Parts: sequence; structure tokens; C-alpha cells
Amino acid sequence: ARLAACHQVTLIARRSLVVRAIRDQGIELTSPQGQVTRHAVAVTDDPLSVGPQDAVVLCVKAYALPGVLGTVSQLTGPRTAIVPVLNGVPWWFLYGRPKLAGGERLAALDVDGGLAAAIPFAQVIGGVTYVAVERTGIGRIHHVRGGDCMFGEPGAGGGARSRAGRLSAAEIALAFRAGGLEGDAVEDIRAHVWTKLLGNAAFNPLSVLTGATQEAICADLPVCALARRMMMETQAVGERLGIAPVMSIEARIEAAAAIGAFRTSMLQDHLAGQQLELAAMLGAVIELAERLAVEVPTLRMVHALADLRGRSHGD
Ligand SMILES: NC(=O)C1=CN([C@@H]2O[C@H](COP(=O)(O)OP(=O)(O)OC[C@H]3O[C@@H](n4cnc5c(N)ncnc54)[C@H](OP(=O)(O)O)[C@@H]3O)[C@@H](O)[C@H]2O)C=CC1
Ligand SMILES: CC(C)(CO)C(=O)C(=O)O
Repeated sequence: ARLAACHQVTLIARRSLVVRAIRDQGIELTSPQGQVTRHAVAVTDDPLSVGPQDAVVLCVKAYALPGVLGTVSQLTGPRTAIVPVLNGVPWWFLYGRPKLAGGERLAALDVDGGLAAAIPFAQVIGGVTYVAVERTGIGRIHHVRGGDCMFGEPGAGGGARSRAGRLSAAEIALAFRAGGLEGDAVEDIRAHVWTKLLGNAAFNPLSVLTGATQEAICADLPVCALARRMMMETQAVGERLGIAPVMSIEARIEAAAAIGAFRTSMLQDHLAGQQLELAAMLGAVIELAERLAVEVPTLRMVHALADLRGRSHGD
């Protein structure tokens, strides 16, 4: 909705009900100040009618990515920037760095290599977002807090500079800023992915197990100690990959607490009876830990509990 205010944007939805509602009423956005704004946005469930784009922003859950590959290919030409803005370890994380963990493909994310085959790595711009939102209805978004969005080139040399023929990370960041969002181009997108992951790998599954908000988890000493232990294990895996997070664990906990009484996206999914994004936020970290011989007993335990909780919904 924000991008559509100053760029030509088309939302791709999969349900005709959603297309009709957004076409008729636009997107209703509630801001932290309680203001309600309506944004007219082009929307379709027919990506072929839209054709190749300058940029395709992927904002489905990680487990839904294989299901959108056909759509992505219809929106992609040789000069399209593909910008996944998802939580967790992205499927592209080891591409271009095959020596980091004995191979590029992460089975937890891309079981048969379909994602890597369909989305050319050279066209990927890494994205991270701290924006906290809840979907309150069809075409209705409640923006709770934040936040920063970072973009960076994961390919050779990294950095945020322009890449021949397609939009660069810096241009995507600029496009977000023009829409009133906080967009920054960063040199080392992997460090930012891992910093965000430190929080999500801990708080998201713990929120599902406890039903608590991030603020409540941070205020509860024993549960916050458990979150800190999970973050330390996640950081240890990152260190073995040569990744230095851009903030300390304590600063990451403070940033999570500052979001306030917000239900994490995973708790929202659980309450709505949806699949949990555990493979991207925990499964891939555990897979990397195995490959790098790092002990992650707390991550394993919480993963097993949250997985069972997710599958036992309503039991
Ligand atoms: N929510 C938050 O506060 C934050 C979320 N994130 C991350 O952002 C990513 C997106 O999460 P979030 O926005 O919460 O997710 P939501 O579940 O709110 O939205 C995902 C959307 O993807 C759509 N979708 C799924 N499959 C397809 C398909 N085949 N074709 C078209 N559309 C499809 C769904 O459509 P439908 O309506 O039909 O189901 C839904 O509208 C996740 O990785 C999440 O972890 C990151 C930071 C904060
Ligand atoms: C908590 C939050 C909004 C942190 O930015 C998040 O990433 C999530 O809910 O998955």
C-alpha cells in the first residue's frame, strides 16, 4: 500500500475474494497513531496479465515459496530484481558461498532445489524487515510498530551497489523510502539476516508455546533466559559461518521488548490455525548446526515442542 502511493505496484493475490475486496475497497491501513488510511492498489490473480516487472517483492511465508514459483516466473524477465522479504534463513543464504557449510542448498528450505533452479541467484536482492503488522481482515492491515527494512546484494562481493541491467539494493531501498517506509541498503545482508534471525528463532516459537507477547517473554526472567540461550546457540552457528551480527544479544532482546504487546507472526499463525514457519526460523539453523558440528540442544528441544504444538492445534 505504501509503495503504491509513489510507484506502479500490482499486488498478486491468489483468491478472487481477495482480489475483489482490494479492487473495491483498497487496502485499509491502521497506523501506530490509530489513523486509518485507505490506499488504492492495483490487484490481480492473473500474473500473466501483468508480465515482467522491474522488481518482484516476495512476501509470502517461507513454506509458501515453492507454491509461488509459477507466478514469479510470469513476472520475471532477465532484468527483474527478485526481493524476498521474509523472516528466517533464506533459501539463497549459502549460494555464492559454497564453502561455508559444505554445499549451497539447505534441505530444510529447498528440499529438491526447486527454489534455486527457478529463481536465478544473480537476480536476488536480500531483504530483512522489522515492520510489525497484523492482518485484521481481507485487505486490512494493522501496523503495530516499526520499522527498518534492509536490502543487500548477496552475490559476489556483496555490497549495495548497482548491478548491471537490473535494479540494485540501493535503488530498492530508495523506492521504499519514497513510499514512506524505512529502507536502507546494507553492505553485508547476511549479517542483517542473522541479526533478525537471532530474535525470530527464539521469540517466535516461544510465543507459540507460551501464548505470550514478545514484551511478556522479555519481562519473564526464566523464559527470557531460555530465549537468551537460544540466541546464543543461533549466534554460535552464525559465527561458524563467519557472520558477525550487527547488534549484541542484549540489544536484540531490548529491540524485541520495545515492540510491546505484539503477537509474533508465528503466534498469529498458530491462533489462526495456519502452518508455522519453523523450517526457516529453526529447522534451517539446526540443519546448519549439524553440518558445522555445533551443539544446539535448546534449539532442538524448542523446535520439537513448537512443531508438536503447531501440529496439535485444536487437540
Ligand atoms: N507479520 C509480521 O509482523 C512480520 C512478518 N515477517 C515475515 O514476513 C513474511 C510474510 O509474513 P506475513 O506478512 O506475516 O504473512 P501473511 O500470512 O499475513 O501473508 C502472507 C500472504 O501470502 C499470500 N500467499 C500465500 N501463498 C500465495 C500464493 N500461492 N499466491 C499468492 N499469494 C499467496 C497469502 O494469501 P491468502 O490471503 O490467500 O492466504 C497471504 O496474503 C514471513 O516470512 C514473516 O515471517 C517479518 C517481519 C514481521
Ligand atoms: C516480532 C517481529 C515483528 C519482529 O520484527 C517479527 O519478525 C515477527 O513477528 O515474526
